[in-house]
Amino acid sequence: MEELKEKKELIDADGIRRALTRISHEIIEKNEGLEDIVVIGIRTRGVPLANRISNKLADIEGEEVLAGSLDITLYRDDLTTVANQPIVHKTEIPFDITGKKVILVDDVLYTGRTVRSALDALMDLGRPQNIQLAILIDRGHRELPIRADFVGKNLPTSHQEVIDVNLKETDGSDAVILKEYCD
Ligand SMILES: O=P(O)(O)OC[C@H]1O[C@H](OP(=O)(O)OP(=O)(O)O)[C@H](O)[C@@H]1O
Ligand SMILES: O=c1cc[nH]c(=O)[nH]1
Repeated sequence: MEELKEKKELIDADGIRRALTRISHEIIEKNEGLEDIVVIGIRTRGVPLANRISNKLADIEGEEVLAGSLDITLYRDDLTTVANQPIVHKTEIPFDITGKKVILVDDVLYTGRTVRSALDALMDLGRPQNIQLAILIDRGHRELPIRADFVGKNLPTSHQEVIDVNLKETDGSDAVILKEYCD
């Protein structure tokens, strides 16, 4: 039977902090400020990352940035195979995204299917001016024509490997761990 084994820690807490700081500066630079910017995280770990980025943006520019969270469960392309009764968490976006520049945030970009679902979910909520994608780790292997606008780190991986992002808010501490399926 295949077992998922930890290989090594690739990024520590300081590395994650620095990557998010750089992404925040890049967001401000690309958008020439924060006008109309809102930040929305994909559950699960995109949400704390979106909150951290919105706080950093606010610290850097001295203005409040709205943040929300998106649950994509009902938009998954494998919904019929995941469970008879999928667990649907809450989408909490207490503002109108129409006309906004949405920074969509997630921890890992792999096939691109989660982001595809998130784009559908967002479009059902309003008509943003644009959507920009911020990802902590891009591990490659895209199955859809999706790319990130802001990337913390590109980590080329094999299909047998798994990238586990641990965050204080969800896992007790910050780290990016490489794991591998072994026989
Ligand atoms: O590009 P993809 O192939 O879609 O993979 C990336 C997604 O996979 C993980 O989520 P997961 O489905 O494990 O849910 P979780 O975040 O709630 O753990 C990760 O957090 C990304 O959202
Ligand atoms: O390696 C992977 C692939 C998808 N999602 C993750 O969180 N890690």
